[in-house]
Amino acid sequence: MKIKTICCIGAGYVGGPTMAVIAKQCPEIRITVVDINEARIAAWNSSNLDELPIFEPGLADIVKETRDKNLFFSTDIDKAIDEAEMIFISVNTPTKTYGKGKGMASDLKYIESCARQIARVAKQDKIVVEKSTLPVRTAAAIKSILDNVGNGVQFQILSNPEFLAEGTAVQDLLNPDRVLIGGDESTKEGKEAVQALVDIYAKWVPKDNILTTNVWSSELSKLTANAFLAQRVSSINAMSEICEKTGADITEVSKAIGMDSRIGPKFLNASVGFGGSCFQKDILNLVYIAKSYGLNEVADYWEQVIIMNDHQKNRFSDNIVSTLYNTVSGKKITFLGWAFKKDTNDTRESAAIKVADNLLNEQAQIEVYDPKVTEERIYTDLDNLKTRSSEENKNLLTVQSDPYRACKNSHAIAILTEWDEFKNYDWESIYKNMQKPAFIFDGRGILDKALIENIGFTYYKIGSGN
Ligand SMILES: NC(=O)c1ccc[n+]([C@@H]2O[C@H](COP(=O)([O-])OP(=O)(O)OC[C@H]3O[C@@H](n4cnc5c(N)ncnc54)[C@H](O)[C@@H]3O)[C@@H](O)[C@H]2O)c1
Ligand SMILES: O=c1ccn([C@@H]2O[C@H](COP(=O)(O)OP(=O)(O)O[C@H]3O[C@H](CO)[C@@H](O)[C@H](O)[C@H]3O)[C@@H](O)[C@H]2O)c(=O)[nH]1
Repeated sequence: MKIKTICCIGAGYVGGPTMAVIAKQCPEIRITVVDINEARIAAWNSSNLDELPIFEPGLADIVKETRDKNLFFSTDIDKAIDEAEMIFISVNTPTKTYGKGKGMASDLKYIESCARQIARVAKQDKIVVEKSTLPVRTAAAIKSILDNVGNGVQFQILSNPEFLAEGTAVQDLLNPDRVLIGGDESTKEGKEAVQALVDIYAKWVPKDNILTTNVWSSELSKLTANAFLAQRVSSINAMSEICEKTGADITEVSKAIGMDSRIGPKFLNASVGFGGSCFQKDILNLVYIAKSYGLNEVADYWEQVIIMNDHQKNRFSDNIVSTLYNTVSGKKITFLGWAFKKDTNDTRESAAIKVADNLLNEQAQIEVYDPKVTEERIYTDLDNLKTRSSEENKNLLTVQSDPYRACKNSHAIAILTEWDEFKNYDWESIYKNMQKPAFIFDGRGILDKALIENIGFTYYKIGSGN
């Protein structure tokens, strides 16, 4: 079976870039990405490529090449479902904020609503692909809805989790370490569906890197991968605190352990804490799944990754307060960076949000500069915490579009995101314009300690005991 039409429900961080890359690599497939969010679809269709809803290096060029040729963005969901042979579900699966499993389980209401819509609209057999990250065994629920609500057409359900990281989405999609496809290979139709998706990826991904498994293994592998990655960050962050107490340096420790080929050098950067829309949500989901099977030791083991991450954010802000003579009330503190990592405008679960909230509780005056995050986004992130009124947040925190102005007259600079441009600032001039003593709290360990201390700064680097 050669797929000629695809519909992707959900034009977000995953749906948009993933479909753009498939459209680029498979010009013979017509792809429609749909969303209920009209503003988002309008932004994807904007003639000004700077206005795409998602910033990812290399993405605008691919959208320019494919849009309105074989890649379309639309709000007409029924039409796109009706026309497609294969439908990717790429909607959000946030942590539940209500009811049973509140604060832990994934909220599957968007997934269920997609399944019901597909069942209602579909008049021909379809392959439905789970692209969203889902609790293991969700495919069974989707199948039950499709089979019971549908018009008697046949549905094959595949799991095809996405492993792209933000900031490198296009590169990750063009050169994935592996593509994972879970399907029911016990039936002829199941086998054909798996093969149809394999054939799409095989256009640019080497066959050996396309892995097929049963559906449950595929669903669980996605949660497992994120749990292992986040655990690495929490592990190195736990060691960063020991380094600070003992005079060791986490950069040296990371290098030393990373040269062991069994450990490997990647994902060993100590930080102010991991953020992003996935790690916390997916581990909480894993913890919830483990608890629901009565596996309490397993649940506690993974929950510790989150506990450590919360601790890392809190101890960063605590250290700022105690270093600034136990009070930051009325003091200007500059935040360089708000995004959860460099090269993205995404701020979901960014450590900066928690660190800012803690410091605002101490009545600090914060000025933020981030090269890609909008002022509106920053205030929304703070307001969503509901710690204080929106008016108070606006009084206590200012967003600057110029980093030098953000640093002027400041008592301390906190580096929250590892944007490359921060390394090349004129730190001498920044120092001259700051209150003295001038402090830098480097939550990403990106500045050159000797150079910065030579200028006169008091420099704290996460994980450095010297
Ligand atoms: N962000 C990442 O880097 C990343 C990477 C891998 C996997 N994932 C997973 O992929 C999924 C999507 O994540 P995202 O970051 O793209 O989310 P997102 O919030 O950026 O996008 C989801 C989109 O789905 C739309 N939507 C929700 N319900 C809908 C419906 N019924 N019909 C049509 N549109 C609907 C929303 O309006 C939104 O635009 C999640 O499960 C996430 O865990 C995310
Ligand atoms: O050594 C490291 C590596 C990462 N981080 C932080 O960890 C967070 C997550 O970073 P990263 O994993 O690079 O970005 P995400 O876009 O969140 O990607 C993760 O989450 C996605 C959503 O599930 C998966 O698809 C990806 O494979 C997985 O890497 C960020 O705050 C990083 O700053 C560190 O602090 N130290």
